[in-house]
Amino acid sequence: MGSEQWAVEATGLVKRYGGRAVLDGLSLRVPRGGVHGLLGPNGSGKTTTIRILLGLARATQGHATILGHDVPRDLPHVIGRVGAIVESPKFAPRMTGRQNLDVLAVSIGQPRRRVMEVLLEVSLVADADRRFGTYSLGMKQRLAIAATLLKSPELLIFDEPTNGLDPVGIHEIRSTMRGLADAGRTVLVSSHILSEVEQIADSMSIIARGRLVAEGSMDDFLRSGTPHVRVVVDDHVRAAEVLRSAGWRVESQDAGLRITSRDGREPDPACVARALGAADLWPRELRADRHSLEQVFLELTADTNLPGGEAA
Ligand SMILES: Nc1ncnc2c1ncn2[C@@H]1O[C@H](COP(=O)(O)OP(=O)(O)OP(=O)(O)O)[C@@H](O)[C@H]1O
Repeated sequence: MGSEQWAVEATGLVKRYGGRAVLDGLSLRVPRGGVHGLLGPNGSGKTTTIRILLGLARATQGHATILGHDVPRDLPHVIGRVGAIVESPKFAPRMTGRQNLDVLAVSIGQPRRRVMEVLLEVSLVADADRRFGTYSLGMKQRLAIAATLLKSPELLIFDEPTNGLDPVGIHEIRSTMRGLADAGRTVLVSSHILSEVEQIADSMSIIARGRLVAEGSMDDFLRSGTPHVRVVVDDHVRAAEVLRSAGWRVESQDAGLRITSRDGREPDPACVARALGAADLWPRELRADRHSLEQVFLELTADTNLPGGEAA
């Protein structure tokens, strides 16, 4: 049995299809509780990883545990504590949302009273007696989430659950996932869209080309950017001279200047403004900024888009 500290722990996962490694030594650690984003560009191996964790595919090499149990060896002991959506689940379009879940509850030996409880958790009670076929895509996906909750799982694994949804549907799924985590469950959600993960995740693993390239809490990721001040003035050449002689590091950036301090600390925008004003250089734009998370993500995953960049 593996460590109970992590909801999911994988080390050195390799998955080869033919001669090609789609997972190339991937490691993954999902803390217990909260939402953990598995973020990576299309084709980086997110679905393959999730399929391995759920016993739907077998790793060529490596080791994984779910809630402290080896997979696939001990999956039968733990799968009852896990709910997952990997492919779109099938529901009967002519039956209501509630009837679909009733059938499912009976088939997996859960009491029918669970149906209303899970409909409540995904805010579908008001629409419980409408036919599934009339549901919006967001509602269909929330019913799928409700179905995974029937067994009261501790760990939920959702593979790109907002794919194909409109902004309203995306918002519904996001708040549903947040609510599940706030109620004490662990949610592992994959996405290729940074903003999706950024808005709900407490921690995140970034993967590219079948490998982990970064992991940590969302706060750590957000803090990881380099703090700088961006300035736009009419005379960039003189402004750069003035600011350099005042001790800052200055680079040109997007029709402006990017100012960082030499000791890595956040430059004070008021001091920058004062130095420029004293030299009669009045900024048209001045703002404190950080490297955005998007830049960090693009840099970490950049080489995945190179021609011939696929792992051999
Ligand atoms: N059964 C299979 N046989 C051969 N190649 C496969 C198979 N399943 C996945 N692949 C390949 O493995 C790579 C990783 O696929 P995977 O679906 O895991 O990526 P992903 O990160 O989930 O991508 P997406 O965001 O597009 O869903 C892709 O290049 C895919 O074509």
